[in-house]
Amino acid sequence: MATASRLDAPPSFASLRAGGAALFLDFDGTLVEIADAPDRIVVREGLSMQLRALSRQLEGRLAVVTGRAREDITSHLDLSGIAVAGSHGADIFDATGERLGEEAKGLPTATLDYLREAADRHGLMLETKPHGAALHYRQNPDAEPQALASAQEAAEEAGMAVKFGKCIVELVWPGIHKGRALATFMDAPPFQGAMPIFVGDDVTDEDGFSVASDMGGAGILIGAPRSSSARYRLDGVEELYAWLER
Ligand SMILES: O=P(O)(O)OC[C@H]1O[C@H](O[C@H]2O[C@H](CO)[C@@H](O)[C@H](O)[C@H]2O)[C@H](O)[C@@H](O)[C@@H]1O
Repeated sequence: MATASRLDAPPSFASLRAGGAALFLDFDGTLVEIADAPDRIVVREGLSMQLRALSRQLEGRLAVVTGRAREDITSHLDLSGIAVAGSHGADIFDATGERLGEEAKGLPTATLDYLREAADRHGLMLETKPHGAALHYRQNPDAEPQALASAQEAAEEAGMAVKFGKCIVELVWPGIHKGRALATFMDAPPFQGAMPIFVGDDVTDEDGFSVASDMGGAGILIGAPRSSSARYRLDGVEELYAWLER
């Protein structure tokens, strides 16, 4: 992992595009600012059209790779004609809407019941997804230890893995991560042979940064300096939009 001080500003987007880059964009904390709750985000006006224009500039080599369920992200953005991976890469679709790879399993009923009960008991918000679930503690930060312990216990029981994020802990099936989503896209046209650039803000984006780097590309961390597998950094969401214009 690079240390914070070694994260430089990325080369201009125009130069990366001219060099045949493929762009993988995270959503929360990258394309939209973090909000109090998942449904309170403010999506920039015209973002869907902007993403479609970006995709055209990149000859289709653009994908949104998010921890949100695909059904959730598409309630905020019109992603028709754009490749998307939902649920941290458990649910991958190309730009024509065709599924890539196997459909991941859903959550066992007993696990969901356990998480519901834990959310009620500790004042947490439960977000269910077709391929996992998340406990949010942004509204009740003191309950972080209970959220982590409940998720860990539920995951162990179900044979699932735990992911940590910004005031959130999530259950996913083992092997599901954003780097896997990136590699799946890179395996087929129009991504094949391109230089992958993964842009994200959170710990779950580190897998995307690492795999992008292994495949000859790089990661761009959005936000304050920290230890990261990304090679580059931009200060925040607004700086990302400014970079995309250059
Ligand atoms: O991979 P991402 O697209 O960054 O999604 C990560 C998680 O984002 C959402 O939760 C986060 O954003 C919320 C709205 O800003 C915020 O309230 C919460 O504290 C954050 O953790 C989303 O709800 C999750 O499903 C995603 O996994």
